[in-house]
Amino acid sequence: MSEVEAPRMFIPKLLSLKQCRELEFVHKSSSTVGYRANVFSTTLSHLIATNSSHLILPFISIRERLKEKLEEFFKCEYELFVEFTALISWSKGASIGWHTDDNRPYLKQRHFSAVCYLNTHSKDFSGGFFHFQDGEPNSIVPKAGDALMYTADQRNIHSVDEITEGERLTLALWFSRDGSHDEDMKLISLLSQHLLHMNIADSHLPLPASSNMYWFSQNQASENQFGFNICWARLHVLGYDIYISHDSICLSDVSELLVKPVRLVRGNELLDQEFVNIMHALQVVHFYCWKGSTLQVNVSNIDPKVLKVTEEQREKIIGLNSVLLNDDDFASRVFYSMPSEEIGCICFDWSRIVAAIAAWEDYASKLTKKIHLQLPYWRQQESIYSVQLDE
Ligand SMILES: O=C(O)CCC(=O)C(=O)O
Ligand SMILES: [Fe+2]
Repeated sequence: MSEVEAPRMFIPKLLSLKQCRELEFVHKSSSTVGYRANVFSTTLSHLIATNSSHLILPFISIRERLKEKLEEFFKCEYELFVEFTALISWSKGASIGWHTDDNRPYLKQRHFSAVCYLNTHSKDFSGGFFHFQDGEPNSIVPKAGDALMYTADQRNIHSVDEITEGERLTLALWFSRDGSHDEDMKLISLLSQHLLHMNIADSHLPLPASSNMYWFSQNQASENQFGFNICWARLHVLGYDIYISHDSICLSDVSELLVKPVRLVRGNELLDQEFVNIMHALQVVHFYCWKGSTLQVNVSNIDPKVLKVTEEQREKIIGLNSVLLNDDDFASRVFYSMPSEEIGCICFDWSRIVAAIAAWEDYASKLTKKIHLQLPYWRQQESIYSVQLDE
């Protein structure tokens, strides 16, 4: 690489708001505990492991675009490999002090970093400014669509202020010149193992990973007594409860609860339609949040089967809540959304949820078909890229 004066680059509006919203949907319906307190992440390998391989497709063109921009700016065309890709959300209390991104022996292969902001300061969260210790730009106020790229070395010591409210969401990528750290090779191998054995018809139904990946406690001790299940909490902060009809559920076994069929509850109403598990319900609910106001359906033709919650069901719901969400306030603080006009205008309606179930199914199965078609090309090229296929 030739010497470039400024070891960093800021690109406003690199991503469209549509791309930001889609990645927000992916994260909020799939995230697991992150690498520090109050941080949550969604990695591509996690998506593959939870039978949601198709959800890596929205990342592909963005990864390519970021790599091109980096290579162009730092004059290292065809030299870089994506080393790691993750959606990362920062909740109230999260921050990171002065550091470089290659500051651990096991991170020395990281040569460049890219951060794309997927939501916006003041609107979605407060706090969370990014700062460089020296040089320009000095501080970045996160705004959905903007991207920041910098070398991972000592020239870019940086920090992020504590988040004081809401949830700050980013897409973070690291790049390496060392091909042995190519993320694509690992992902192609995982995808091959997963997709080749899958029946295409049901290969988009999510399957939760081990329960401790979804267990969040502030001191990260992972003791079930304190903290909450992330999937459950994300539904709860949106105003939903979950009902599991199975008679012989063992309440103390969280891993068993995660794979049981569930029904959605809101207030005193239960939608009489089964989801294969809690992640399926969560994906549909976040799909509804993403597309809710634009779902192209004639809602008046839909007649959702909604039942009144019985006393017995209510007791079960309370019992489940006490296991999976034993500290209600804690969950609400961690996943609190700042009031925004956009969210305010989606008024809840079971018909729209039913419409979202079908629209989600359609979205997921289209992506699944697409990834099955693309994988052979990726295997051949040993690289993940946007394959132009005739529709
Ligand atoms: O999210 C950001 O603005 C930067 C995050 C960061 O510095 C890191 O994850 O190493
Ligand atoms: Fe960093």
